[in-house]
Amino acid sequence: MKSAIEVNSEIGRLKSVLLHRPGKEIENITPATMKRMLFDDVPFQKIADEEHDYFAHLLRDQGVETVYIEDLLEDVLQDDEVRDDFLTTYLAEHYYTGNSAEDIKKYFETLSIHELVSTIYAGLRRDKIHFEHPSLHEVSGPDAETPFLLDPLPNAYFTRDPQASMGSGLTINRMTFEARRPESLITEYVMKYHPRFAGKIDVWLDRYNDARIEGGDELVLNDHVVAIGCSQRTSTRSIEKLAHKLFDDPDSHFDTIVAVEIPHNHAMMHLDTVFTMVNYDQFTVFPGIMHGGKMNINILHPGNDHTIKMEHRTSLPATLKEVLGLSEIDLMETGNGDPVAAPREQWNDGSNNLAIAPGEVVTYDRNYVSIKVMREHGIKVHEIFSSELSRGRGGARCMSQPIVREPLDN
Ligand SMILES: NC(=O)NCCC[C@H](N)C(=O)O
Repeated sequence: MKSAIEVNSEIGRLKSVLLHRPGKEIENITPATMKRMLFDDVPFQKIADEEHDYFAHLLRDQGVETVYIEDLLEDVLQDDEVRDDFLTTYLAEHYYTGNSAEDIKKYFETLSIHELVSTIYAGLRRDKIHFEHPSLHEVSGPDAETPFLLDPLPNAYFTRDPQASMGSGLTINRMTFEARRPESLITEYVMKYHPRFAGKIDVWLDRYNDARIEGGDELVLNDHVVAIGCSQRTSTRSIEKLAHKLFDDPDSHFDTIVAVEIPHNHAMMHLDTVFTMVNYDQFTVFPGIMHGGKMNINILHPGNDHTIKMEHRTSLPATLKEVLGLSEIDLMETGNGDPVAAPREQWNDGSNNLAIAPGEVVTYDRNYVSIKVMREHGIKVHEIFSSELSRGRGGARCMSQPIVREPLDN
């Protein structure tokens, strides 16, 4: 039987994608909580929604099915038992158990399922809940600077990160920062209980382990090669765990993992903020990660008796040619490699392109230097508006989780 997830490249024609339309959560950030919420500014929701709708519309115009994860969550939370189980876990992960969890649940039961899902994204304010037997934790909330008992999920429109589609399955990710952890709980419940996915996908990694990994670091280069960033958000331990799973599981056809070390900082938090594949042999890259050919790259292959063989490399272009069997590749530099335009456009996700077909991408309009370079190299570029969406430090690839891509010709 065909899987409900089929993603065997970064560039095969996109057929179906998971999105999340930014809700109230992106305005439930204050200067005091911004850093913890992983934002650099407070977006204006009205414009962010218009920009996001334009993005989604453009995808639909290109024949892509846009599936909103919040709608899938609403579907699965209709079931009383699933809803109770989800809320118990969600609250326990915020350290609300026993009476305090019951008090919050009591409030949740007064909401429609639609309102409940909006509240899970937007966050729950303290003044909504009356605790019968208040404890210190309950009256304190996640941090003294916020009026929320349950934090908002402002990063949820970056649907790329809480999970990553790979072949016939996905990794459901343990996120690095608490601000993003509930996002992959939502994925878990959708994948486990929604009829579209339940029992029809492979789960390569779940979120209940000590290994941190995020989808922005997971790039499916072709049907047997995956590139993974060793980054602020993805640990080497998780890459090894994933390698064992992909190399051992008979449902997986992946036999090569390219682990690429990148700087560990907020501007470059994932591999896809500095590197994306946009055609069979074309890539965009932020020149700042190349270190004059002295990078730290390791290629992992299956060894004997369930072991892993590892080979060290230092050049990104040479490694890409080797693992993809190409004689030439075209690396297009963000901001044309200019010392001002390159870091400026990288900051605004000029390297973060979403391929919707080989040689055809969606990207933020503000990165006009990078766009010009791509067009000069024959890439078809669809521009989307980016005044507010870009404030969250993610671009078109970050805002989309492919579920189905057409297989490539070769
Ligand atoms: N794949 C990506 O690079 N996603 C962007 C995530 C941005 C978000 N503010 C975060 O720090 O997690």
